[in-house]
Amino acid sequence: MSANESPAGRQPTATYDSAFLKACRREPVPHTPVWFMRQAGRSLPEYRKVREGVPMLESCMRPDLVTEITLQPVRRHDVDAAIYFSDIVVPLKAIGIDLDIKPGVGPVVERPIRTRADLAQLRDLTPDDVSYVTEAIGLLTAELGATPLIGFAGAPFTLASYLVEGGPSRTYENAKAMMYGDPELWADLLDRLAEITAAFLKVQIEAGASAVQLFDSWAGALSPADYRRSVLPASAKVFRAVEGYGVPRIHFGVGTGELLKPMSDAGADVVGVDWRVPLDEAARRIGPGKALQGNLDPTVLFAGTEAVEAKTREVLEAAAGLEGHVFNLGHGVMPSTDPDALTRLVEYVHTHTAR
Ligand SMILES: Cc1c2[nH]c(c1CCC(=O)O)Cc1[nH]c(c(CCC(=O)O)c1C)Cc1[nH]c(c(CCC(=O)O)c1C)Cc1[nH]c(c(C)c1CCC(=O)O)C2
Repeated sequence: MSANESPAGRQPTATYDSAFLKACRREPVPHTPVWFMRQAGRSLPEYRKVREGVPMLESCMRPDLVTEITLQPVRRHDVDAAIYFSDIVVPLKAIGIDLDIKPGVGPVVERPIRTRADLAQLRDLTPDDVSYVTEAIGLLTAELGATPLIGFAGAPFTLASYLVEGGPSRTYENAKAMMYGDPELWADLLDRLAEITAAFLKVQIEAGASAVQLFDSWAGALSPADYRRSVLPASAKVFRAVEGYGVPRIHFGVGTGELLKPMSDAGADVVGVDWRVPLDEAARRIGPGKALQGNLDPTVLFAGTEAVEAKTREVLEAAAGLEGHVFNLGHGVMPSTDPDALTRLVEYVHTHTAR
């Protein structure tokens, strides 16, 4: 079977008439669909309760917890899609990379990848490595009914930024030193990560995810030329690998105003936009044939209902002429966000876009 073919016999498990999937496919929708990046997480008291005493990575490997945490924001906010509760470093942990997610810090890698010999740490990912993902998605799709489940993975560049730096970074100096100084090693690293990422997304789709999002959160650190030369080929490989399933593919990054066109060219069906570029301008940069996702500044949620509604109207007005629009924040929900503000925002978007 070629990488582009979906396996014979797999039946789509989600209903294909949800507003979210329709918007991704640029079809008419009953209302603009809404979900939030990081909708499952610390903004919810019920999340903090079930996570008590359970380390982040352990929670990602327990199907009962994953199912409960994924469903929490769906129950509470009436969002149009669930996002599978996990983290971008889970597939790396699953192939044996020594890493942890440190509270308030993020992913920390014990032995950073800096040399060709270090590449040996990156073996192929098989479905057995992440059997808890298959199990959790089975539980979830049964509970979710018609609500689509979004699977996700970190893009090769963003994963490489953690693996080469050894942890979060503002400058990515080690990753960029490899990218500029040893382009062959860099290309091989990103290609390995593309294969691991593609395998991880396939597991999620085959288990029942009805869309996937590739998070290249930190790609905004790159110039368009460097992105095209050193990153796009690996991300394009990931998108090609899952093309044959026919599920919408979303591509998102932060600070990527200058990269919207190349990130779209990597093969996404839907391009995620942060709050720095209005959606109509983003559409001009990208050109026809793509749906857009975004892009309310997540900090607006601290400003009170009137400000949230005014800024939401701005987003909806900029989105009015788009071929397809999935409402979201421009980046993840911040942990101190009032969850009621999110619930009100979903209702506001639904009622003000009802057709
Ligand atoms: C860069 C990145 C990471 N992880 C992720 C990204 C890309 C998305 C983005 O740009 O925000 C992706 C991610 N991580 C998590 C999700 C959950 C699904 C959802 O969106 O609801 C998703 C989609 C859970 C999580 N991942 C993490 C948490 C917080 C840890 C906790 O709740 O104990 C959650 C809910 C940890 C994590 N993991 C990472 C960071 C930077 C952090 C935050 C560290 C901190 O502030 O404590 C790496």
